[in-house]
Amino acid sequence: MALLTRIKGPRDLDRLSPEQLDQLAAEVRTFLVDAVSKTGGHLGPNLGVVELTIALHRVFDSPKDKVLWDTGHQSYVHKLLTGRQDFSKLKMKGGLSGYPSQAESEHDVIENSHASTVLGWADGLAKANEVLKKDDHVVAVIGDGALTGGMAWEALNNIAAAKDRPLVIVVNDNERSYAPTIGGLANHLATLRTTDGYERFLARGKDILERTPVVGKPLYETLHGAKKGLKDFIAPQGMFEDLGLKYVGPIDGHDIEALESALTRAKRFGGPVIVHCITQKGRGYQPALSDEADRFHAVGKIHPDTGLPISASGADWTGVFAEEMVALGKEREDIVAITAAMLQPVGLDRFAKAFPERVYDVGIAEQHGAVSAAGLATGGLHPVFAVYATFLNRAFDQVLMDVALHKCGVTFVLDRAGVTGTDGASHNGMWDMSILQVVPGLRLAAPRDADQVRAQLREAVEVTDAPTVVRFSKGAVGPAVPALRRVGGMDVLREPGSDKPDVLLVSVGALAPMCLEIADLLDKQGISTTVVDPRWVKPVDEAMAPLAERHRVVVTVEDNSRVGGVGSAVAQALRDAGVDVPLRDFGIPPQFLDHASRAEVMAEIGLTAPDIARQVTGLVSRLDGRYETSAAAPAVEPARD
Ligand SMILES: Cc1ncc(C[n+]2csc(CCOP(=O)(O)OP(=O)(O)O)c2C)c(N)n1
Ligand SMILES: CC(=O)[C@@H](O)[C@H](O)COP(=O)(O)O
Ligand SMILES: [Mg+2]
Repeated sequence: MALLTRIKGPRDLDRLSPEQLDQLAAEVRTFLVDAVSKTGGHLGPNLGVVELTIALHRVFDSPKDKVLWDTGHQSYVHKLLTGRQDFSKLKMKGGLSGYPSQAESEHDVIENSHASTVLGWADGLAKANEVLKKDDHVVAVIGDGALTGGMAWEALNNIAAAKDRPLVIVVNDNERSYAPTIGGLANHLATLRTTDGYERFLARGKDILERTPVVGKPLYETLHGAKKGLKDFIAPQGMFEDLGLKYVGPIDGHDIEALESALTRAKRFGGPVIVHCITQKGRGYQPALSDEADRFHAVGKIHPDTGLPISASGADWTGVFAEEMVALGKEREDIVAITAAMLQPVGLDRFAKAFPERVYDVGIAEQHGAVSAAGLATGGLHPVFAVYATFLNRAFDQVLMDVALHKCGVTFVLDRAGVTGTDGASHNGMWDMSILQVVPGLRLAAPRDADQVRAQLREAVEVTDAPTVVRFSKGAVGPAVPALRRVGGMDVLREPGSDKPDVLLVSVGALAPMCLEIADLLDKQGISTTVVDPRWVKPVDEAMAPLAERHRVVVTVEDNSRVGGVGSAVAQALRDAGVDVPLRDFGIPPQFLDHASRAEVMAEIGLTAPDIARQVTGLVSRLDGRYETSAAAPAVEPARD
């Protein structure tokens, strides 16, 4: 790492020779494989942008110039070159974020890891530079996958309208999102890729000719004219140029000299310009290059030599869903599936293998996915749209005004619901049970274990006149939690052991094991608790109010924002029923949560059995007049395993 460790900031790159730059790229790749194999992370995407990032930071002057990353998962090299080389705690509490972070560096801008937003940011920053008469440059890096998102085209439409507003857009075209990028855009990028000869010639030729005295410039102009003619002859006018954007490319995204030449030209252009770079996800690391599924898009801890996982992952929520979807697909020919460029991560790969004609990858286009689902349902099918909970946020209006308003039988399966932790604030699935509360007719289920995933998915796909939602957590599925009896549509998980029970504990989804632990801790304080799992949390079950009336206090516990979540809905249902029982709702505070493990985040926000048991003890004690405040309540020791 002789060179890499000497890079404390982008300007340290300026003095490196071409040979040293190639050595630096090799050192960066060695570093990435060594570091990310230990922590897990987005190894493939970052191996693909080594030369591109080096060239960007040599041509542009960050942080005066803004280097922006779409999604941000490919910003590890950017971090290495901007003074952050301790990756030992990547994505861990107190360590580097897996995405840009303004708290980490002045070189970082966009922290949102939701795709397709970078061009909007760039448009705004470029306008600000124009109004403030600043000569700073704005360069936005967007992947071919992120370019399939509608927001990117809304931004391009605006950017193309301002012919004299400088803005450099780098399309990082590695032909993949996780899997190969789909759609007409991907096909168009492919046609542009096939006419690379003249661009490389131009990129090299211009520099050589510019250094040639006297004849150089006129000769270049002649060649440039020839290139233009050649390009029109070889390749149809690209859509970017049809939009009015200057297009430079395609450029070999692993040739630093060619990249610098193209970026320098783009920087001087004085208007919006696209630099189309061809890169290879997983470049330089054979285990990633051999991985046809997703080129090591996001890996856990792996053996650096083989790329094989260090620990086998057990049964997870996604796998349970994946298996049940295949079973459902066999039973019902009307069931089709939708993914937004995440077929394997959301567990639809097995369904796709069994029913290739009944699965649709819409690209990173959740809004389109939801509207297309309304069309599919109206056309007589039952679509199951599997998507990470946090990514459905952007399709809220489509769920509301296309699916629900038209009473379409569409099932949304929300994976990674609740606190996910290590991917930072924008990846926690903490808003779905709040925003979806306001959708008329929508029914929302939160299964507590594998059996309930199967059961509630089956109940969901039976609903033909409204949207249904089944939401579950990330990772290993919890232990089976049997029901003792059913009350209305709700499962009683624990009886209070008293005919005048103190607490009705409403346990939402995967938090059932924790809620049973809370009840045990309360038991030790002489507080009797009924634990109930509503299963379908929207609408609130009609049996909730009469059940609550038989208790002294109601407690709700959910892995969702406290604001407008299940607790709020239950409180409203009790008020509407005239049931005057105090209710205390526990959930995620309305904050953006820093990256850490799920357990660390849950502890930080007090969503643990001891924390909740202590507060409920205080609440009940106040009802008994024994303690003035919950702070006076006795400490509650966590249950010993
Ligand atoms: C709105 C949204 N949907 C889905 C994702 C999940 N996701 C993260 S990276 C990625 C693929 C991005 O592909 P591309 O933009 O080509 O970048 P690459 O990984 O190829 O560098 C996806 C689908 C996301 N971050 N945001
Ligand atoms: C950047 C992005 O959105 C995805 O790659 C995400 O990081 C994957 O998350 P999981 O690891 O939970 O599948
Ligand atoms: Mg890509």
